[in-house]
Amino acid sequence: MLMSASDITVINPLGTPMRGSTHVPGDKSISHRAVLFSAMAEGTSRVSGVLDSADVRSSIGAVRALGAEVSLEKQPDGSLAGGITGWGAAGPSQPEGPIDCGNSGTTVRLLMGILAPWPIRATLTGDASLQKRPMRRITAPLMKMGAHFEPAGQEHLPITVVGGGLHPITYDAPMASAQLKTAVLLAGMYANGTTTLNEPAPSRNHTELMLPEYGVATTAGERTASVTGPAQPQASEVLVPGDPSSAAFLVCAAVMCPGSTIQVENVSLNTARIGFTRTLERMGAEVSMSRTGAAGKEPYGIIEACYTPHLRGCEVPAEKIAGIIDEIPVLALVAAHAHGVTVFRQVNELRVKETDRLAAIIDGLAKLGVDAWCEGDDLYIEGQPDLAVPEGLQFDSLGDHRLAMTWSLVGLTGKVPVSIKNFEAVGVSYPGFLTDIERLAQ
Ligand SMILES: O=C(O)C1=C[C@@H](OP(=O)(O)O)[C@@H](O)[C@H](O)C1
Ligand SMILES: C=C(OP(=O)(O)O)C(=O)O
Repeated sequence: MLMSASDITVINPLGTPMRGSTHVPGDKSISHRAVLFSAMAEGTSRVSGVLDSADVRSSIGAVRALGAEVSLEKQPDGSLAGGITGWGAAGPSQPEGPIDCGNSGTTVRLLMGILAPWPIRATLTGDASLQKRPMRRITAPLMKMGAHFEPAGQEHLPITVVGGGLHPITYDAPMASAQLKTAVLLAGMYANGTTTLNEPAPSRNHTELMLPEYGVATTAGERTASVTGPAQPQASEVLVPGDPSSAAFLVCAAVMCPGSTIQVENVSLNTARIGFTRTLERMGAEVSMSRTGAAGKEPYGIIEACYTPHLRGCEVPAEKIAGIIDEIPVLALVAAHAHGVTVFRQVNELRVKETDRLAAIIDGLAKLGVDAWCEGDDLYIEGQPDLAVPEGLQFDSLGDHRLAMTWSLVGLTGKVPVSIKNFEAVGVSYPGFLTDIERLAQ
């Protein structure tokens, strides 16, 4: 189904309905945390189900450079499993050179919080995309805690963390960001007293759920989380469930692809992550979930989705956006097939992801002849229930994995092929995406 010429990949229609069950690789957010928290811990943690993707490899490379011993092996299902021996109470070692965080915002932002308490100098950098993403949102609260960065107050990488003794803070975050919340809590573990982070809307809560598994107590409410230091994490055992953000591409494909019914198994059903199923339900799509177990405090189970011929537009309020932040590109494509207008309120955070996803959604939908526009920070999409995809369309992933998968669904679930520039970006979060979706259509 795939032909490549230079950096252009042709994506052909699946041609048959999607049917049956599949798994998706490990959750990216939980995998990063399993690697990073195990690196901070005293002793050897056992981790399994870890996502093998470029972003998680950035976290693995970073903790190795800082003195953790990582011996993870590829498993038959494609995941990584094994031991991670942390630097523990001795702290990270002085890295020999700059730490390259690649394309991964989670890696660099969590590392800033992890490194801030320790007496080392560590320069953090990343690829061209990561060097454009805002970092002051992380360094500002850490500086209030007493951390130092060089150049001080700089927005973009490379930035050098110059660690030192920290004191606790209570911080009202200007945006709902789990990366910001986590960076502050991780630094707070090494400050004497209670550090609290309040957020304007709930963001994903993996840090609050996972730290107690490493013996570090957290208190958490809907929009607040606290940790009391000093608190040294101890080795733990982590099983990473499947990634709902990856599952969302299969689920949305099934909703758009005539005759399809699929089940995605062993997916995290953390309520902070499955907001996209609620958005799809509000569009009239047939999606259901059933819990089958829990990995630590993270519930997992099955998501089932069916083709839905009559979708309708819906409105997603601002406080729900953090819960679907990585799924908005693919939800926007579903909305393009719905009757009526869909509105996503206050989606300005999309402008500072791997690319400006807001601009990319509007440009990509325009190629399909679908009207999408911004009013302030709200995104509007006027759906077309009988959307006919023109022949010969070419999309550009702009190096963004979520955009590569979103635009590939135009070809996969439609009647004509599309070509995608830089499709390989899928390797950032879901390297086996194309194989998995094609297997469901055999
Ligand atoms: O904490 C995390 O694991 C993540 C938080 C979100 O970013 P923000 O914190 O910038 O919203 C999300 O977009 C990213 O994919 C992963
Ligand atoms: C925004 C994302 O990741 P990160 O911020 O870690 O680069 C993403 O995976 O969509």
